[in-house]
Amino acid sequence: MENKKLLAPSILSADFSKLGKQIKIAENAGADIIHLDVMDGRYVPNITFGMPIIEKIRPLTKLPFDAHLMIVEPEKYVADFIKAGVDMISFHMDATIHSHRLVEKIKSLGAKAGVVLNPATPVNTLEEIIYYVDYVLIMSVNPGFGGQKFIPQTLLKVKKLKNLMETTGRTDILIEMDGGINKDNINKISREGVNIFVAGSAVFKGNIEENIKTLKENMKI
Ligand SMILES: O=C(CO)[C@H](O)[C@H](O)COP(=O)(O)O
Repeated sequence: MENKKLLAPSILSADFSKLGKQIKIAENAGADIIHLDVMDGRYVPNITFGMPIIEKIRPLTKLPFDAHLMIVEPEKYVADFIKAGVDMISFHMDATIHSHRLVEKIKSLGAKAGVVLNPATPVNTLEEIIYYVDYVLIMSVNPGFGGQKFIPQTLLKVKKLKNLMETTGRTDILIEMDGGINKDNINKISREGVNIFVAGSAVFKGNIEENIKTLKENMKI
């Protein structure tokens, strides 16, 4: 999966008064996935949006929707998110009691399942769940807010995760990274083996088309 490189703009930094229009601009400029940061004010100290917004934007684009659930008890809501049109769902293992059951539930409902590592969560917490997931999201900032600075040490986890993928025979898993990714660091991150690059501020602040063009150019290795 080393060669698969996908840009996933996070609408967290979009102008919500023009959300549909900005998603369309991102799609036409070459975005590969739309990243949805769902926050509940409990797992993280911020609240964003949920199913009603997702349902409204679903018909506006053909791009896959990737929901990063920063919520407690995600098992209560995954079916509703999938019904609203989400194609990929990632959750934090410390936000639920039965991670394996939840991964299986997401997949049985037809979506891809991912788990998320916070900056202080070690890669070895994936040792058992790795056999079941479709992707792993490595947070390169603490979850909760857009526009934060990339934490360089989080990049060391990509190598550790790739080792774990090798030893468990799960080299098909996609590695996603999220937080503080911009035109200046995306190439380095790409070279480490990341497949999906989430970018909020670096896409939606300024000219969306130009930003996407530059990020896509720079993520090539
Ligand atoms: O998950 C997130 C915050 O919890 C955001 O997706 C992430 O921080 C992207 O925003 P930016 O590119 O502005 O850092």
